[in-house]
Amino acid sequence: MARYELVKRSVALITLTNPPVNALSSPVRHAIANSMERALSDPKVRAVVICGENGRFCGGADIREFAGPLRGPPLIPVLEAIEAGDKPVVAAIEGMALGGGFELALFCHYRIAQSKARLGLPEVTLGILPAAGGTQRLPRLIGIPAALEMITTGRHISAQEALKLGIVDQVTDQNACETALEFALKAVGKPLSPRRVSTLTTPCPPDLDALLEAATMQVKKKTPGVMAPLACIQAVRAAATMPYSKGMKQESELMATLFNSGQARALQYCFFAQRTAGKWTLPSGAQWNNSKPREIRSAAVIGLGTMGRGIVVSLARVGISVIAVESEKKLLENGRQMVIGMLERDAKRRGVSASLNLLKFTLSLQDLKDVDLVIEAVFEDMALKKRVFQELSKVCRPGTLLCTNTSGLDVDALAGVTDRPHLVAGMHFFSPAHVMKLLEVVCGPRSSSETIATAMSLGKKMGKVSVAVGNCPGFVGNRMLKPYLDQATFLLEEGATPEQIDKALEDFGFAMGVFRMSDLAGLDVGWRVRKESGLTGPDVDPKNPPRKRQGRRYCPIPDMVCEQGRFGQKTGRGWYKYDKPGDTNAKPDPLIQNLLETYRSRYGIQPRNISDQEIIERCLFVLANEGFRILEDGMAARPEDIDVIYLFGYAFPRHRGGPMFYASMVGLERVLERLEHYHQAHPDVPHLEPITMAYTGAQKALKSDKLDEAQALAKSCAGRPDFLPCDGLSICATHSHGKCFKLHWCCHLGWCHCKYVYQPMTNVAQLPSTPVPAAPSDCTDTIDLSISLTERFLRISPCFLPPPCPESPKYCNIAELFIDDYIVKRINGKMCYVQRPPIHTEAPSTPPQINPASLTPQKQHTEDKQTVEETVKGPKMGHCSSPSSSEDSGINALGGHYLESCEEESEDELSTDGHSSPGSLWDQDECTLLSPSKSIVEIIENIETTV
Ligand SMILES: CC/C=C/CC(=O)SCCNC(=O)CCNC(=O)[C@H](O)C(C)(C)COP(=O)(O)OP(=O)(O)OC[C@H]1O[C@@H](n2cnc3c(N)ncnc32)[C@H](O)[C@@H]1OP(=O)(O)O
Repeated sequence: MARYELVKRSVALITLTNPPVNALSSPVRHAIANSMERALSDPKVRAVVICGENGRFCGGADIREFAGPLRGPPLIPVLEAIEAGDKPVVAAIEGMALGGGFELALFCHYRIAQSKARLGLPEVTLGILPAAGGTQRLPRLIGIPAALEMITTGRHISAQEALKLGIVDQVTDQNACETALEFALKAVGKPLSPRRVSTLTTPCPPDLDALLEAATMQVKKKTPGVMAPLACIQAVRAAATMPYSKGMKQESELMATLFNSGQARALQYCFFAQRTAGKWTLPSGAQWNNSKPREIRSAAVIGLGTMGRGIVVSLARVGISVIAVESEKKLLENGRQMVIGMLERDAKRRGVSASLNLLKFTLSLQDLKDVDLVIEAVFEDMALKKRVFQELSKVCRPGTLLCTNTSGLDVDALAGVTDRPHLVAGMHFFSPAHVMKLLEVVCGPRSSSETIATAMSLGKKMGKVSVAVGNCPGFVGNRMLKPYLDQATFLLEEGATPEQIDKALEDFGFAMGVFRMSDLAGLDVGWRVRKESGLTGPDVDPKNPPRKRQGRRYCPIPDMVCEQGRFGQKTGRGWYKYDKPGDTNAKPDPLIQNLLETYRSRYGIQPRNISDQEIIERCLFVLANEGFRILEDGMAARPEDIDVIYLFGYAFPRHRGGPMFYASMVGLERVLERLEHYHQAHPDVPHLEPITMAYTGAQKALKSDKLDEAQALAKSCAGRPDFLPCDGLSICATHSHGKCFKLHWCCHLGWCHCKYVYQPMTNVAQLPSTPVPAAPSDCTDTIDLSISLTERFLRISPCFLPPPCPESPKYCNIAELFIDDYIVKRINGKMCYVQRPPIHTEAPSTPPQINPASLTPQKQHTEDKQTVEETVKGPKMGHCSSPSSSEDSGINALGGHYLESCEEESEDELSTDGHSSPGSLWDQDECTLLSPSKSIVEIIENIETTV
C-alpha cells in the first residue's frame, strides 16, 4: 500500500500504491505510519519525499470505509508524526491531491506540484468537512477568505493557483517526484519550525464576523438546508479565533455531527451512484467492460431548435466535426448564428478558441453520407421522425449509427424503418443540451452492444453523465415525471395553492417548486401534447366526465390556465404573474386563486388544509413508486441509475440522494404505508397504488408484538418537545436502514442521527417506562419482511448499506428493538448493532418475486431462479405500455443546475423541436465484547458494531 525506497543515498521515497486513486485506506495509513517511523529512525535518511503511484498523489480518504466502523490507525496521528519529525518531508503532487490527500500534503513541510495537478478539499460535497486538520491548517497557510471559499465549495484548484495562494512551494512541468527529491536535498539543514503549518497564526481579517456572516448567507442561499457548508464555516471560524489544538477539537466535533448524518450518507451515495451508472449492463450480458465503443470523429445533427443547437455545441467543443441540418434557409441561418454565438461564449468562458472550423451547416441530408453518427433532433412527431430515419437509411453509409433525441417516443419503431436497426439507439439530451449533464441512452430491443457502448462513450466524451435506460414511453426520467406533476395538480384541486406546493418542495431542497419551474419551461408545450394525445381539446368526447380520462382521475386546471394564454414566464403570466414577459420574479396571482376557487365550487370540491407533509409524500413517494415500477419492468438496471437521472436531469436535491435513495431513507415500510393510505383516498389514481410486489408483501406480513411494543414506546414520546415526529426530511439510524416504526417517532432510541437539526438527545432512562424483555425473544415474534418492498430494495441495492454505527449508545438501554435483519443488543454494557440469525419458521419464506413479464420469453426458464439482483441488471428490450409522459417533456422539472449555469441565450423560436425536453469521527475503538453468548459472538464477528 506504500513502497519505501532509499534514493540518492539519503532520501526516503514513500510511494502510495493503492490504485486507482491512492486513497488513504486503512492499509495505506498503516504503511505511511510505518514508513515514516522507518525514515525518521534511519540515520542515513536526511529527507523524505511522499508521492503517489501512477501519476496520482492521493484522492483522499477511502470513502468506502465511511460506511463501517473505522479500522486501522486514525489519520491525524499518522500525519502529525510527519510534521513533528526532524527531517524535511516534501509532498510531490502529481495528478491530484484531494481531501485527506491534500491534508497529507499540508502536514508535509514542503509541497511541489506538477503543473497539471489539481488540489482541493471536496469533503463538503460528500456531506462532511476536512477533518484531518484541513479547516485549521489551510486558513493558517492562505488566510480566511481564500480558505473559506475552497472549503465551503469543495472547488479543485490548479497547481498555478495553488502556487499563487501560497499552498505549494514550486510548480514544475517535469516529473514532480524527481523535482521533489532535488528540493528535499536542498532543504536539509534548514529550520523546520517555520514550515510547520500548525505553528502559524491565522491571518485574521478585521471584519471576520462580517466575512463569516456573508459566507453563511451565501451558502444558505446556494445550498439551502445543507449542513456541511455551515459546519465548514464554523470550523474556519475556530481557525481564526482559537489556538490550533482547540480548533482541531472543534473540527473533530463538527465532523462527528456530520459524519453520521443522513445528508452525508446521501451525498456519498450520489458519488458512487454516479460512477455506478457508467457501468451499464444489458440483459444480453453485454456491458461496459465487454463491449467496445466505436470512435466518433464526425457527427450530424438534424434540426437546429433548442435541443439541436445544444447538441451541436456539445459535440463541437470536444473536437468532433459536426454537420448541422435544417429544413429551411431562414431556420438554418438563424440556427447557425445561435450555435456560433454559443460556441464563442463557451470558448471565452473556458479561455480557449472556439472550434468553429468543425462546423458545417446544410439544407441537404445528402451531405451526411460519410458521417460516423447522426443525432436526429426534429419536432417530437413520430411520423416526421420516421420519415427522417427512412431517408437517413438511404443516405448514410451502412455503418453510420442513427440516434434519436426523442424524449419519450418508441426508439424501436424508428429502428424498424431503417436498414440497420442494430445501429439505432436513443440519445435523450436534456435542455439546454450544452448545459445539462444528463444523457439517457435508450437501448432498443435491437440496439447492438456496440451501438450502446458508442453512445455511452460519446456521452462521456461530451462530459455528460450517461445512463442506459430501456425503451418505454418517457423512458425513465419523463415517465416518472408524469405522476409527480399529476399529484401537484390534484393537490391544487383539493385545496392547495401553487405557492404552497412550491414552498414545500423548495423547503425540501428543490431549487424551484414544480409550478415555478413549469412557468420557466413554458406551459404551452405540455398543453399541445395533451391536445395531440386527446386528453383535452375538441377531440375529447363531450360526454366524458371533465375530471376523468380513461377511467383515471384527470385534472383540467393546467389546460384552463393555458386557455387564458398563460404560458409561463415568457408571456408574463402562468401559475404566477410576472411584471413583464420574460421576467423571472414570480408573484402569486389572485386570478389563479380565483380560478381555483371557481373550479372547486363548480365541481363541488370542498377545499381542505393540506399539510406540507402530504405535499412531500404525495409528490415524492409517487415518484419513487414509479421508479420501482421501472425497475420491475426492467427499464432501469438499478435504483442508482434512476437517482442519477433525477439528480442530473431534474435537479433532485443532492443531499437527499435521489428519489429512490430518499425513499430508502424515509423507510420503505413507511413509504408503502403512505402510498396505500393515499391510494385508498384516491382509488382513481393508479400511480398511487404501491407496486404489486410491495402490496402483496404487506398483506402477508405478520404483525408482531414486538412491533406493537416499539410503537407503544414511540407513541408515548409524542408531544415531548425533544421528540419530534419524523417528517421524513431528517434522517435517523432507523431510516437510513429503511426500518422505521410505523408511527415514525424518530428519537425514541435516543441516538437519532438528526440531532444537528433536531433537539438535543435525551437520556433514554428518562423515557416513560415500557417493559422490554431482556432476552431476545422467539424469532416468530418478528415481522416477516422477506417479500416486502424493503427487502427487495435492499437486495437490489447493495449500495444501501446498513447505517454506520449509531452514536451515543450510552443513552440507550433498550435490549432489542429493531425488526427484520438487524437488532440492537446490549452486551456487557456495549450497544451492538447485530445481524439477526437466520429465522426458521414453519412457513417457508417466499423469495422475492420476480416479475416474469420482465424476462424475455425464451430466457424465462433459466432466469426464473435468479435473484432479483441478477434479473434487474439490464434494461428490458421491450416497449412497455405505460401511459405516455412525453407531454411533460417540456418541463425540466426542477432545474437548479440549469439555472445556475444557463447562459443568457434566448431560447425562444424553436424551428423544429417543439418538445425541448426539460429540459468524533467514529470513536476509534472497535467494540470489545467480554463474554457474550457464543452464538452472539459468532454473529458479531462479521457485523457492524458500536462502542
Ligand atoms: C479524517 C480524514 C478525512 C478525509 C476526508 C476525505 O478525504 S473525503 C474524500 C475526499 N476526496 C474526494 O472527494 C475525491 C473523490 N474522487 C474524485 O473526485 C475522483 O474520483 C478523482 C479522484 C478526481 C478521479 O476522477 P476520475 O474521473 O479519474 O476517476 P473516477 O472518479 O471514475 O474514480 C475511479 C475509481 O476510484 C474510486 N474513487 C475515487 N476516489 C475515491 C475515494 N476517495 N475513495 C474511494 N474510492 C474512490 C471511484 O469510485 C472509482 O471507482 P470505480 O469502482 O472504478 O467506479
